[in-house]
Amino acid sequence: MSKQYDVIVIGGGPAGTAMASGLKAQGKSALIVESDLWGGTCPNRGCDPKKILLSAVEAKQAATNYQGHGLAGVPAIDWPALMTTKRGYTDGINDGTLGGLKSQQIDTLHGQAYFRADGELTVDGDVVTGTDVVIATGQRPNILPIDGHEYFKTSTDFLDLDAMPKRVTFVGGGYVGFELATIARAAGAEVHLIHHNDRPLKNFDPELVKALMANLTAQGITFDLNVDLKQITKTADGLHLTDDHDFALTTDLVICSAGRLPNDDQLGLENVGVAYGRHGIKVNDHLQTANAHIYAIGDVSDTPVPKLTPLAGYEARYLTGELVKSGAPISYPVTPTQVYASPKLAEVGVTTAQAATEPDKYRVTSLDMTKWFTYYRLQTRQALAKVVVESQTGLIVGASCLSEIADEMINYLTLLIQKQISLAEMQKLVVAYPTPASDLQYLY
Ligand SMILES: Cc1cc2nc3c(=O)[nH]c(=O)nc-3n(C[C@H](O)[C@H](O)[C@H](O)COP(=O)(O)OP(=O)(O)OC[C@H]3O[C@@H](n4cnc5c(N)ncnc54)[C@H](O)[C@@H]3O)c2cc1C
Ligand SMILES: NC(=O)c1ccc[n+]([C@@H]2O[C@H](COP(=O)([O-])OP(=O)(O)OC[C@H]3O[C@@H](n4cnc5c(N)ncnc54)[C@H](O)[C@@H]3O)[C@@H](O)[C@H]2O)c1
Repeated sequence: MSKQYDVIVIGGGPAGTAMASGLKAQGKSALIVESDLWGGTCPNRGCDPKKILLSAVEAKQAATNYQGHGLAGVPAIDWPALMTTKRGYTDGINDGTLGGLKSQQIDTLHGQAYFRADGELTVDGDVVTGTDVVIATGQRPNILPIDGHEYFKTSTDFLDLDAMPKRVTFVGGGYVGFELATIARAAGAEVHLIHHNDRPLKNFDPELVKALMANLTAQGITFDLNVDLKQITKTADGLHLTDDHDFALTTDLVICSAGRLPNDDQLGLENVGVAYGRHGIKVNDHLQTANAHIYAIGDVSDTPVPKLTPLAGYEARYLTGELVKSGAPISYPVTPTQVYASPKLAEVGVTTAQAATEPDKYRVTSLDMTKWFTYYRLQTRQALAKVVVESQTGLIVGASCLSEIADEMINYLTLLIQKQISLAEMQKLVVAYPTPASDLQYLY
Protein backbone atom coordinates (compact mmCIF):
# COMPACT_ATOMS: atom_id res chain seq x y z
CA MET A 1 0.00 0.00 0.00
CA SER A 2 1.28 3.49 -0.86
CA LYS A 3 2.38 5.88 1.89
CA GLN A 4 -0.30 8.10 3.47
CA TYR A 5 0.84 11.74 3.69
CA ASP A 6 -0.49 14.57 5.82
CA VAL A 7 -0.35 16.86 2.80
CA ILE A 8 0.25 16.43 -0.93
CA VAL A 9 1.44 19.58 -2.67
CA ILE A 10 0.87 19.82 -6.43
CA GLY A 11 3.37 22.12 -8.17
CA GLY A 12 7.07 22.65 -7.43
CA GLY A 13 7.24 26.44 -7.98
CA PRO A 14 7.79 29.16 -5.35
CA ALA A 15 4.36 28.51 -3.76
CA GLY A 16 4.59 24.71 -3.67
CA THR A 17 8.19 24.43 -2.52
CA ALA A 18 7.65 27.03 0.26
CA MET A 19 4.56 25.09 1.32
CA ALA A 20 6.34 21.73 1.44
CA SER A 21 9.30 23.17 3.36
CA GLY A 22 7.02 24.94 5.84
CA LEU A 23 4.99 21.79 6.49
CA LYS A 24 8.11 19.70 6.95
CA ALA A 25 9.52 22.22 9.43
CA GLN A 26 6.27 21.89 11.41
CA GLY A 27 6.60 18.11 11.59
CA LYS A 28 4.03 17.22 8.90
CA SER A 29 4.70 14.58 6.24
CA ALA A 30 4.53 16.02 2.75
CA LEU A 31 4.80 14.80 -0.83
CA ILE A 32 5.44 17.38 -3.54
CA VAL A 33 4.62 16.68 -7.19
CA GLU A 34 6.02 18.53 -10.23
CA SER A 35 5.28 17.77 -13.88
CA ASP A 36 8.00 19.93 -15.48
CA LEU A 37 10.95 21.87 -14.03
CA TRP A 38 11.48 21.96 -10.27
CA GLY A 39 11.50 25.60 -9.14
CA GLY A 40 8.59 26.60 -11.40
CA THR A 41 8.16 29.77 -13.43
CA CYS A 42 10.04 32.40 -11.41
CA PRO A 43 13.60 31.02 -11.43
CA ASN A 44 13.34 28.98 -14.69
CA ARG A 45 11.34 31.20 -17.06
CA GLY A 46 10.16 34.29 -15.19
CA CYS A 47 11.51 36.87 -12.75
CA ASP A 48 15.10 35.70 -12.37
CA PRO A 49 16.20 35.03 -15.99
CA LYS A 50 14.42 38.23 -17.02
CA LYS A 51 16.30 40.23 -14.40
CA ILE A 52 19.64 38.76 -15.50
CA LEU A 53 18.98 39.92 -19.07
CA LEU A 54 17.82 43.27 -17.69
CA SER A 55 21.11 43.73 -15.83
CA ALA A 56 22.91 44.10 -19.17
CA VAL A 57 20.20 46.53 -20.31
CA GLU A 58 20.68 48.60 -17.13
CA ALA A 59 24.45 48.73 -17.64
CA LYS A 60 23.99 49.82 -21.25
CA GLN A 61 21.42 52.44 -20.21
CA ALA A 62 23.72 53.80 -17.50
CA ALA A 63 26.51 54.21 -20.07
CA THR A 64 24.08 55.80 -22.55
CA ASN A 65 22.97 58.35 -19.97
CA TYR A 66 26.61 59.35 -19.39
CA GLN A 67 27.46 60.01 -23.04
CA GLY A 68 28.88 63.52 -23.18
CA HIS A 69 28.97 63.65 -19.36
CA GLY A 70 32.21 61.78 -18.80
CA LEU A 71 31.84 58.51 -20.70
CA ALA A 72 32.48 57.98 -24.39
CA GLY A 73 31.11 54.93 -26.20
CA VAL A 74 28.00 52.88 -25.54
CA PRO A 75 28.63 49.14 -25.04
CA ALA A 76 26.68 46.72 -27.24
CA ILE A 77 24.78 43.78 -25.80
CA ASP A 78 26.42 40.49 -26.79
CA TRP A 79 23.25 38.38 -26.78
CA PRO A 80 24.84 34.89 -27.02
CA ALA A 81 27.21 35.71 -24.13
CA LEU A 82 24.34 37.19 -22.11
CA MET A 83 22.30 34.04 -22.77
CA THR A 84 25.23 31.93 -21.54
CA THR A 85 25.25 34.03 -18.35
CA LYS A 86 21.50 33.50 -17.95
CA ARG A 87 21.82 29.76 -18.53
CA GLY A 88 24.66 29.65 -16.01
CA TYR A 89 21.94 30.40 -13.47
CA THR A 90 18.83 28.73 -14.89
CA ASP A 91 20.53 25.44 -15.87
CA GLY A 92 21.13 24.66 -12.20
CA ILE A 93 17.64 25.48 -10.90
CA ASN A 94 15.88 22.15 -11.50
CA ASP A 95 18.51 19.96 -9.82
CA GLY A 96 19.24 22.55 -7.14
CA THR A 97 15.58 22.81 -6.14
CA LEU A 98 15.10 19.04 -6.17
CA GLY A 99 18.29 18.58 -4.12
CA GLY A 100 17.07 21.18 -1.62
CA LEU A 101 13.75 19.38 -1.16
CA LYS A 102 15.48 16.00 -0.74
CA SER A 103 17.93 17.42 1.78
CA GLN A 104 14.91 18.41 3.90
CA GLN A 105 13.65 14.78 3.63
CA ILE A 106 10.60 15.92 1.66
CA ASP A 107 9.28 13.19 -0.65
CA THR A 108 9.17 14.25 -4.31
CA LEU A 109 7.48 12.80 -7.37
CA HIS A 110 7.89 13.87 -10.99
CA GLY A 111 4.69 13.56 -13.03
CA GLN A 112 1.28 14.97 -13.86
CA ALA A 113 -1.17 15.21 -10.96
CA TYR A 114 -4.81 14.51 -11.77
CA PHE A 115 -7.98 13.83 -9.74
CA ARG A 116 -9.64 10.89 -11.44
CA ALA A 117 -13.39 10.27 -11.65
CA ASP A 118 -13.52 8.35 -8.32
CA GLY A 119 -11.90 11.34 -6.58
CA GLU A 120 -8.49 9.67 -6.08
CA LEU A 121 -5.45 11.84 -6.70
CA THR A 122 -3.08 10.26 -9.22
CA VAL A 123 0.39 11.09 -10.49
CA ASP A 124 0.92 9.75 -14.01
CA GLY A 125 -1.88 7.29 -13.25
CA ASP A 126 -0.60 6.04 -9.85
CA VAL A 127 -2.73 6.82 -6.79
CA VAL A 128 -1.17 8.94 -4.02
CA THR A 129 -2.93 9.58 -0.73
CA GLY A 130 -2.90 12.51 1.63
CA THR A 131 -5.26 13.97 4.23
CA ASP A 132 -5.08 17.41 2.59
CA VAL A 133 -4.02 18.58 -0.87
CA VAL A 134 -2.54 21.99 -1.71
CA ILE A 135 -2.73 23.00 -5.37
CA ALA A 136 0.07 25.36 -6.48
CA THR A 137 0.14 24.75 -10.23
CA GLY A 138 0.72 28.36 -11.39
CA GLN A 139 -0.18 29.84 -14.76
CA ARG A 140 0.86 29.50 -18.41
CA PRO A 141 0.98 32.06 -21.24
CA ASN A 142 -2.35 32.86 -22.87
CA ILE A 143 -2.19 32.35 -26.63
CA LEU A 144 -4.75 34.51 -28.48
CA PRO A 145 -6.92 32.21 -30.65
CA ILE A 146 -6.44 34.16 -33.89
CA ASP A 147 -5.69 32.83 -37.38
CA GLY A 148 -2.05 31.80 -37.46
CA HIS A 149 -1.81 31.52 -33.65
CA GLU A 150 0.65 28.65 -34.19
CA TYR A 151 3.28 31.29 -35.08
CA PHE A 152 3.05 32.90 -31.65
CA LYS A 153 5.99 32.36 -29.31
CA THR A 154 5.87 33.07 -25.57
CA SER A 155 7.90 34.75 -22.84
CA THR A 156 9.42 31.33 -22.16
CA ASP A 157 10.78 31.18 -25.72
CA PHE A 158 12.03 34.78 -25.56
CA LEU A 159 13.95 34.19 -22.33
CA ASP A 160 15.86 31.35 -24.01
CA LEU A 161 16.56 32.79 -27.49
CA ASP A 162 19.91 31.73 -28.97
CA ALA A 163 19.99 34.82 -31.18
CA MET A 164 18.05 38.08 -31.15
CA PRO A 165 16.03 38.37 -34.40
CA LYS A 166 16.17 41.62 -36.40
CA ARG A 167 12.46 42.39 -35.86
CA VAL A 168 10.51 41.43 -32.73
CA THR A 169 6.84 42.17 -32.00
CA PHE A 170 4.93 41.81 -28.73
CA VAL A 171 1.15 41.49 -28.63
CA GLY A 172 -0.22 42.71 -25.30
CA GLY A 173 0.93 45.73 -23.28
CA GLY A 174 1.23 44.32 -19.77
CA TYR A 175 4.24 43.54 -17.58
CA VAL A 176 5.66 40.90 -19.92
CA GLY A 177 5.22 43.00 -23.09
CA PHE A 178 6.90 46.10 -21.64
CA GLU A 179 9.73 44.26 -19.93
CA LEU A 180 10.71 41.99 -22.79
CA ALA A 181 10.28 44.78 -25.38
CA THR A 182 12.79 46.85 -23.37
CA ILE A 183 15.28 43.97 -23.42
CA ALA A 184 14.79 43.21 -27.14
CA ARG A 185 15.26 46.87 -28.09
CA ALA A 186 18.41 47.27 -26.00
CA ALA A 187 19.75 44.11 -27.68
CA GLY A 188 19.34 45.80 -31.07
CA ALA A 189 16.02 44.52 -32.41
CA GLU A 190 13.43 46.67 -34.18
CA VAL A 191 10.60 46.37 -31.68
CA HIS A 192 6.83 46.86 -31.95
CA LEU A 193 4.37 46.52 -29.10
CA ILE A 194 0.76 45.99 -30.23
CA HIS A 195 -2.02 46.74 -27.76
CA HIS A 196 -5.75 46.36 -28.34
CA ASN A 197 -6.80 49.66 -26.73
CA ASP A 198 -5.12 52.92 -25.72
CA ARG A 199 -4.44 51.95 -22.07
CA PRO A 200 -1.49 49.57 -21.76
CA LEU A 201 -0.53 48.85 -18.12
CA LYS A 202 -4.02 49.99 -17.25
CA ASN A 203 -3.69 49.50 -13.49
CA PHE A 204 -0.78 51.95 -13.24
CA ASP A 205 -1.03 55.76 -13.04
CA PRO A 206 -1.89 56.86 -16.63
CA GLU A 207 0.44 59.88 -16.61
CA LEU A 208 3.40 57.81 -15.52
CA VAL A 209 2.55 55.13 -18.10
CA LYS A 210 2.47 57.87 -20.75
CA ALA A 211 5.88 59.11 -19.57
CA LEU A 212 7.25 55.54 -19.64
CA MET A 213 5.97 55.06 -23.19
CA ALA A 214 7.56 58.36 -24.27
CA ASN A 215 10.91 57.16 -22.86
CA LEU A 216 10.61 53.80 -24.63
CA THR A 217 9.55 55.49 -27.87
CA ALA A 218 12.68 57.66 -27.63
CA GLN A 219 14.69 54.43 -27.33
CA GLY A 220 13.12 53.20 -30.58
CA ILE A 221 10.17 51.03 -29.52
CA THR A 222 7.05 51.54 -31.67
CA PHE A 223 3.68 51.32 -29.89
CA ASP A 224 0.78 50.22 -32.12
CA LEU A 225 -2.23 51.14 -29.98
CA ASN A 226 -5.91 50.35 -30.67
CA VAL A 227 -4.86 47.43 -32.87
CA ASP A 228 -6.91 44.25 -32.50
CA LEU A 229 -4.63 41.72 -34.19
CA LYS A 230 -6.58 39.20 -36.27
CA GLN A 231 -4.14 37.21 -38.37
CA ILE A 232 -0.56 36.02 -38.66
CA THR A 233 0.62 34.60 -41.98
CA LYS A 234 4.04 33.30 -42.91
CA THR A 235 5.56 34.97 -45.99
CA ALA A 236 8.96 34.84 -47.68
CA ASP A 237 9.82 38.09 -45.87
CA GLY A 238 8.77 36.97 -42.40
CA LEU A 239 5.58 36.85 -40.33
CA HIS A 240 2.88 39.17 -41.61
CA LEU A 241 0.55 40.61 -38.95
CA THR A 242 -2.81 42.20 -39.83
CA ASP A 243 -6.01 43.42 -38.15
CA ASP A 244 -9.46 43.91 -39.76
CA HIS A 245 -8.56 47.48 -40.79
CA ASP A 246 -5.38 48.84 -42.34
CA PHE A 247 -2.78 47.65 -39.83
CA ALA A 248 0.00 45.58 -41.39
CA LEU A 249 3.43 44.71 -40.05
CA THR A 250 6.10 42.19 -40.98
CA THR A 251 8.25 40.80 -38.21
CA ASP A 252 10.61 37.89 -37.50
CA LEU A 253 9.35 36.89 -34.06
CA VAL A 254 5.94 37.50 -32.49
CA ILE A 255 5.56 37.03 -28.75
CA CYS A 256 2.06 36.71 -27.31
CA SER A 257 2.18 38.77 -24.11
CA ALA A 258 -1.59 39.04 -23.64
CA GLY A 259 -1.76 37.68 -20.10
CA ARG A 260 -1.54 34.27 -18.46
CA LEU A 261 -4.05 31.47 -17.80
CA PRO A 262 -4.29 29.49 -14.55
CA ASN A 263 -3.25 25.82 -14.68
CA ASP A 264 -6.57 24.70 -13.22
CA ASP A 265 -8.27 23.12 -16.23
CA GLN A 266 -6.28 19.89 -16.57
CA LEU A 267 -6.39 18.68 -12.98
CA GLY A 268 -9.80 16.91 -12.97
CA LEU A 269 -11.06 19.39 -10.38
CA GLU A 270 -14.68 18.71 -11.40
CA ASN A 271 -14.18 15.19 -10.01
CA VAL A 272 -13.57 16.53 -6.48
CA GLY A 273 -16.06 19.40 -6.40
CA VAL A 274 -13.50 22.21 -6.68
CA ALA A 275 -14.78 25.31 -8.50
CA TYR A 276 -12.46 27.14 -10.87
CA GLY A 277 -12.55 29.60 -13.76
CA ARG A 278 -10.66 32.12 -15.91
CA HIS A 279 -9.15 33.77 -12.81
CA GLY A 280 -8.12 30.56 -11.12
CA ILE A 281 -9.29 28.18 -8.42
CA LYS A 282 -11.99 29.66 -6.21
CA VAL A 283 -10.89 29.87 -2.58
CA ASN A 284 -12.29 31.38 0.62
CA ASP A 285 -10.33 33.68 2.93
CA HIS A 286 -8.53 30.63 4.36
CA LEU A 287 -7.37 29.65 0.83
CA GLN A 288 -9.66 26.64 1.04
CA THR A 289 -11.57 25.47 -2.04
CA ALA A 290 -15.16 24.19 -2.18
CA ASN A 291 -13.68 20.83 -1.06
CA ALA A 292 -12.69 21.24 2.61
CA HIS A 293 -9.53 19.12 2.20
CA ILE A 294 -8.22 20.92 -0.88
CA TYR A 295 -6.50 24.34 -0.84
CA ALA A 296 -5.02 26.54 -3.59
CA ILE A 297 -2.15 29.05 -3.35
CA GLY A 298 0.07 31.15 -5.58
CA ASP A 299 -0.71 32.12 -9.18
CA VAL A 300 -3.39 29.44 -9.63
CA SER A 301 -5.63 30.70 -6.79
CA ASP A 302 -8.37 33.27 -7.46
CA THR A 303 -7.36 35.81 -4.80
CA PRO A 304 -7.69 39.62 -4.84
CA VAL A 305 -3.94 40.22 -5.12
CA PRO A 306 -1.49 40.41 -8.05
CA LYS A 307 0.18 37.20 -9.15
CA LEU A 308 3.72 37.66 -7.86
CA THR A 309 6.45 35.48 -6.37
CA PRO A 310 6.53 37.15 -2.92
CA LEU A 311 2.77 36.65 -2.59
CA ALA A 312 3.11 32.97 -3.56
CA GLY A 313 5.52 32.60 -0.64
CA TYR A 314 3.30 34.68 1.66
CA GLU A 315 0.27 32.47 0.93
CA ALA A 316 2.37 29.35 1.52
CA ARG A 317 3.53 30.69 4.90
CA TYR A 318 -0.05 31.57 5.84
CA LEU A 319 -1.36 28.16 4.85
CA THR A 320 1.46 26.33 6.63
CA GLY A 321 0.18 27.87 9.85
CA GLU A 322 -3.43 27.26 8.86
CA LEU A 323 -2.93 23.56 8.12
CA VAL A 324 -1.00 23.02 11.29
CA LYS A 325 -3.45 24.86 13.53
CA SER A 326 -6.59 26.68 12.51
CA GLY A 327 -6.02 30.44 12.39
CA ALA A 328 -7.40 33.78 11.26
CA PRO A 329 -8.40 34.54 7.69
CA ILE A 330 -5.58 35.64 5.41
CA SER A 331 -4.92 39.36 5.20
CA TYR A 332 -2.35 40.70 2.78
CA PRO A 333 0.28 43.36 3.52
CA VAL A 334 0.72 46.31 1.13
CA THR A 335 2.42 44.84 -1.90
CA PRO A 336 4.65 46.70 -4.34
CA THR A 337 4.40 45.86 -8.01
CA GLN A 338 6.64 47.03 -10.79
CA VAL A 339 7.41 46.92 -14.47
CA TYR A 340 11.11 46.31 -15.10
CA ALA A 341 11.37 48.50 -18.19
CA SER A 342 13.81 51.37 -18.69
CA PRO A 343 12.99 53.47 -16.72
CA LYS A 344 11.16 51.26 -14.21
CA LEU A 345 7.57 51.91 -13.18
CA ALA A 346 6.57 50.89 -9.65
CA GLU A 347 3.49 51.31 -7.46
CA VAL A 348 2.45 50.45 -3.92
CA GLY A 349 -0.59 51.05 -1.70
CA VAL A 350 -3.44 53.47 -2.44
CA THR A 351 -3.34 54.37 -6.15
CA THR A 352 -3.72 57.90 -7.48
CA ALA A 353 -6.99 56.79 -9.11
CA GLN A 354 -8.35 55.59 -5.74
CA ALA A 355 -7.16 58.81 -4.07
CA ALA A 356 -8.98 60.91 -6.67
CA THR A 357 -12.30 59.33 -5.63
CA GLU A 358 -11.80 60.49 -2.00
CA PRO A 359 -10.30 64.00 -2.20
CA ASP A 360 -11.23 64.80 1.42
CA LYS A 361 -9.29 61.81 2.65
CA TYR A 362 -6.15 61.90 0.49
CA ARG A 363 -3.86 64.43 -1.12
CA VAL A 364 -1.61 63.49 -4.03
CA THR A 365 1.75 65.19 -4.55
CA SER A 366 3.36 65.00 -7.99
CA LEU A 367 7.14 65.28 -7.95
CA ASP A 368 9.53 65.77 -10.83
CA MET A 369 12.75 64.46 -9.28
CA THR A 370 14.82 64.59 -12.48
CA LYS A 371 17.08 67.36 -11.15
CA TRP A 372 17.42 65.93 -7.63
CA PHE A 373 21.01 65.02 -6.78
CA THR A 374 20.29 61.26 -6.88
CA TYR A 375 19.09 61.44 -10.47
CA TYR A 376 21.47 64.19 -11.65
CA ARG A 377 24.36 61.97 -10.55
CA LEU A 378 22.98 59.16 -12.71
CA GLN A 379 22.12 61.55 -15.56
CA THR A 380 18.78 59.78 -15.93
CA ARG A 381 16.43 61.11 -18.57
CA GLN A 382 13.42 61.38 -16.27
CA ALA A 383 12.50 60.64 -12.65
CA LEU A 384 8.89 61.18 -11.53
CA ALA A 385 6.86 60.25 -8.46
CA LYS A 386 3.34 60.62 -7.17
CA VAL A 387 2.83 60.21 -3.46
CA VAL A 388 -0.56 59.66 -1.80
CA VAL A 389 -0.72 61.07 1.73
CA GLU A 390 -3.61 60.55 4.15
CA SER A 391 -4.68 64.11 4.98
CA GLN A 392 -5.67 63.44 8.60
CA THR A 393 -2.52 61.60 9.70
CA GLY A 394 0.07 62.91 7.23
CA LEU A 395 1.14 59.30 6.62
CA ILE A 396 2.19 58.10 3.19
CA VAL A 397 -0.35 55.47 2.08
CA GLY A 398 0.52 55.03 -1.59
CA ALA A 399 3.16 55.87 -4.17
CA SER A 400 3.98 55.55 -7.86
CA CYS A 401 7.53 56.02 -9.13
CA LEU A 402 9.07 56.16 -12.58
CA SER A 403 12.87 56.13 -12.63
CA GLU A 404 15.88 53.90 -13.20
CA ILE A 405 15.89 53.13 -9.47
CA ALA A 406 12.12 52.92 -8.89
CA ASP A 407 12.54 49.27 -7.85
CA GLU A 408 14.69 50.33 -4.89
CA MET A 409 12.57 53.36 -3.93
CA ILE A 410 9.33 51.38 -3.93
CA ASN A 411 10.64 48.97 -1.32
CA TYR A 412 11.55 51.86 1.01
CA LEU A 413 8.08 53.31 0.42
CA THR A 414 6.51 49.91 1.16
CA LEU A 415 8.29 49.91 4.51
CA LEU A 416 7.10 53.45 5.33
CA ILE A 417 3.50 52.53 4.43
CA GLN A 418 3.34 49.09 6.06
CA LYS A 419 5.01 50.30 9.26
CA GLN A 420 3.12 53.65 9.25
CA ILE A 421 6.28 55.68 9.64
CA SER A 422 5.52 59.40 9.91
CA LEU A 423 7.77 62.21 8.70
CA ALA A 424 8.62 62.99 12.35
CA GLU A 425 9.68 59.35 12.89
CA MET A 426 11.59 59.38 9.62
CA GLN A 427 13.52 62.46 10.70
CA LYS A 428 14.66 60.70 13.87
CA LEU A 429 16.56 58.28 11.62
CA VAL A 430 20.00 58.89 10.20
CA VAL A 431 20.58 57.12 6.89
CA ALA A 432 23.74 57.10 4.77
CA TYR A 433 24.07 60.12 2.46
CA PRO A 434 23.92 60.50 -0.50
CA THR A 435 21.70 57.50 -1.26
CA PRO A 436 18.13 56.98 -2.47
CA ALA A 437 17.12 56.45 1.18
CA SER A 438 18.29 59.95 2.04
CA ASP A 439 15.64 61.30 -0.39
CA LEU A 440 12.76 59.68 1.50
CA GLN A 441 12.06 62.66 3.79
CA TYR A 442 11.41 64.84 0.73
CA LEU A 443 8.61 62.55 -0.48
CA TYR A 444 6.15 63.42 2.32
C1 LIG B 1 8.15 36.40 -17.82
C2 LIG B 1 7.72 36.49 -16.38
C3 LIG B 1 8.33 37.38 -15.54
C4 LIG B 1 7.92 37.50 -14.21
N1 LIG B 1 8.55 38.42 -13.43
C5 LIG B 1 8.18 38.54 -12.14
C6 LIG B 1 8.85 39.47 -11.29
O1 LIG B 1 9.75 40.19 -11.71
N2 LIG B 1 8.48 39.53 -10.00
C7 LIG B 1 7.48 38.74 -9.49
O2 LIG B 1 7.18 38.83 -8.29
N3 LIG B 1 6.82 37.85 -10.27
C8 LIG B 1 7.15 37.74 -11.59
N4 LIG B 1 6.52 36.82 -12.38
C9 LIG B 1 5.44 35.99 -11.79
C10 LIG B 1 6.04 34.81 -10.98
O3 LIG B 1 6.87 34.04 -11.82
C11 LIG B 1 4.91 33.97 -10.43
O4 LIG B 1 4.07 34.80 -9.64
C12 LIG B 1 5.41 32.81 -9.56
O5 LIG B 1 6.26 31.96 -10.27
C13 LIG B 1 4.20 32.02 -9.03
O6 LIG B 1 4.61 30.89 -8.33
P1 LIG B 1 3.68 29.58 -8.26
O7 LIG B 1 4.43 28.60 -7.44
O8 LIG B 1 2.31 29.96 -7.87
O9 LIG B 1 3.56 29.07 -9.79
P2 LIG B 1 4.71 28.55 -10.78
O10 LIG B 1 6.00 29.18 -10.49
O11 LIG B 1 4.15 28.70 -12.14
O12 LIG B 1 4.83 26.99 -10.41
C14 LIG B 1 3.79 26.08 -10.66
C15 LIG B 1 4.39 24.72 -10.96
O13 LIG B 1 3.34 23.76 -11.01
C16 LIG B 1 3.66 22.80 -12.02
N5 LIG B 1 2.42 22.11 -12.44
C17 LIG B 1 1.39 22.61 -13.18
N6 LIG B 1 0.43 21.69 -13.35
C18 LIG B 1 0.85 20.55 -12.71
C19 LIG B 1 0.28 19.26 -12.51
N7 LIG B 1 -0.91 18.91 -12.99
N8 LIG B 1 0.98 18.35 -11.80
C20 LIG B 1 2.20 18.67 -11.27
N9 LIG B 1 2.78 19.89 -11.42
C21 LIG B 1 2.11 20.82 -12.12
C22 LIG B 1 4.28 23.64 -13.12
O14 LIG B 1 5.08 22.87 -14.00
C23 LIG B 1 5.10 24.66 -12.32
O15 LIG B 1 6.44 24.23 -12.14
C24 LIG B 1 6.89 36.68 -13.72
C25 LIG B 1 6.26 35.74 -14.56
C26 LIG B 1 6.67 35.65 -15.88
C27 LIG B 1 6.00 34.66 -16.78
N1 LIG C 1 7.51 42.57 -12.85
C1 LIG C 1 6.62 41.67 -12.46
O1 LIG C 1 6.31 41.57 -11.29
C2 LIG C 1 6.00 40.73 -13.46
C3 LIG C 1 6.58 40.58 -14.70
C4 LIG C 1 5.97 39.70 -15.60
C5 LIG C 1 4.84 39.02 -15.25
N2 LIG C 1 4.32 39.19 -14.02
C6 LIG C 1 3.08 38.46 -13.62
O2 LIG C 1 2.61 37.73 -14.72
C7 LIG C 1 1.30 38.16 -15.05
C8 LIG C 1 1.12 38.09 -16.53
O3 LIG C 1 1.83 39.14 -17.18
P1 LIG C 1 1.37 39.58 -18.62
O4 LIG C 1 2.12 40.80 -19.00
O5 LIG C 1 1.40 38.39 -19.51
O6 LIG C 1 -0.17 39.88 -18.39
P2 LIG C 1 -0.93 41.24 -18.00
O7 LIG C 1 -2.30 40.80 -17.64
O8 LIG C 1 -0.15 42.08 -17.10
O9 LIG C 1 -0.98 42.01 -19.39
C9 LIG C 1 -1.58 41.49 -20.54
C10 LIG C 1 -1.94 42.67 -21.41
O10 LIG C 1 -2.39 42.18 -22.67
C11 LIG C 1 -3.48 42.96 -23.07
N3 LIG C 1 -4.27 42.20 -24.03
C12 LIG C 1 -5.21 41.26 -23.77
N4 LIG C 1 -5.75 40.81 -24.93
C13 LIG C 1 -5.11 41.47 -25.94
C14 LIG C 1 -5.21 41.44 -27.34
N5 LIG C 1 -6.12 40.66 -27.94
N6 LIG C 1 -4.41 42.23 -28.08
C15 LIG C 1 -3.52 43.05 -27.47
N7 LIG C 1 -3.39 43.16 -26.14
C16 LIG C 1 -4.17 42.35 -25.38
C17 LIG C 1 -4.21 43.27 -21.78
O11 LIG C 1 -5.05 44.41 -21.91
C18 LIG C 1 -3.06 43.52 -20.83
O12 LIG C 1 -2.64 44.87 -20.83
C19 LIG C 1 1.18 39.56 -14.47
O13 LIG C 1 -0.14 39.92 -14.21
C20 LIG C 1 2.00 39.44 -13.22
O14 LIG C 1 1.21 38.89 -12.22
C21 LIG C 1 4.87 40.04 -13.13
